[in-house]
Amino acid sequence: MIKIRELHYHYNKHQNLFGGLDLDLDAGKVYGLLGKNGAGKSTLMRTITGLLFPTTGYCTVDGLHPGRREQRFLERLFFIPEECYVPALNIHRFIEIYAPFYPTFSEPDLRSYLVEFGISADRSLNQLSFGQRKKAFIAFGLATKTPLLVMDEPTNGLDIPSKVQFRELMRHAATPDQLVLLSTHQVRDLDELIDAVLIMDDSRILLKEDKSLLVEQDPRSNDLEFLFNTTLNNSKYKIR
Ligand SMILES: Nc1ncnc2c1ncn2[C@@H]1O[C@H](COP(=O)(O)OP(=O)(O)OP(=O)(O)O)[C@@H](O)[C@H]1O
Repeated sequence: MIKIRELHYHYNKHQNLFGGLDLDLDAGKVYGLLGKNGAGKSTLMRTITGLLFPTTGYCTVDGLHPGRREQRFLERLFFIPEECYVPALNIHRFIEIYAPFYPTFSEPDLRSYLVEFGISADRSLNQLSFGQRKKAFIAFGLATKTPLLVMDEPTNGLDIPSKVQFRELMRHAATPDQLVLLSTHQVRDLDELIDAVLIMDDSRILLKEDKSLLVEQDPRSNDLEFLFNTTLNNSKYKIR
């Protein structure tokens, strides 16, 4: 579904990120993108979602170039950034305005996710706390059922019960052919959800592998913190 070839991205003349990255990500999987601060996770996600344009090389999603921001692409993507900037609208009004952009959107599902997170649709989005906004956005994003769902640090700012609810919702809400790409530093929050692991360092992919295969090779890989540290320490893994 996602195809990246020879990708370079320059924020400025001193920052040459990705070094000609090639990467393929398949539909029907939840990818966990792990990396230290500054590894390039957000830049990669912003390239995939069309918020940044490759300096050279390309990225396509189902053959569409995100940077062109065609309707066919935009209705297939929902991006939940780490910090959600929200309009001064209550959630009912937000749904009226934004749901029509997503042909696969399910309002009953959104209402049930909001109930699950304990957020009233009467509330104005800009009067919610950081974590409540995030939950409202996550609920909306899951309800869009877009083929591509990208989340930057989804559990950051969520309280402990909400993290549990998030995992539960993800288990039920993610559709079988959906590609979910999520970045996290809080691997223990998400390790049960992740089907495949992407580990980045210095804007390179050190590891891309299905978790089940990694666990088969070494049961300790079930612990993503262990896998992350091992990968960074010996960088023996190569992208396939
Ligand atoms: N707006 C910018 N201008 C210049 N350099 C930037 C900009 N944004 C990010 N960078 C640089 O690009 C590199 C990758 O940053 P990026 O935000 O993609 O990392 P990250 O893995 O998401 O980090 P974190 O885990 O801290 O969110 C870093 O070296 C960072 O300093």
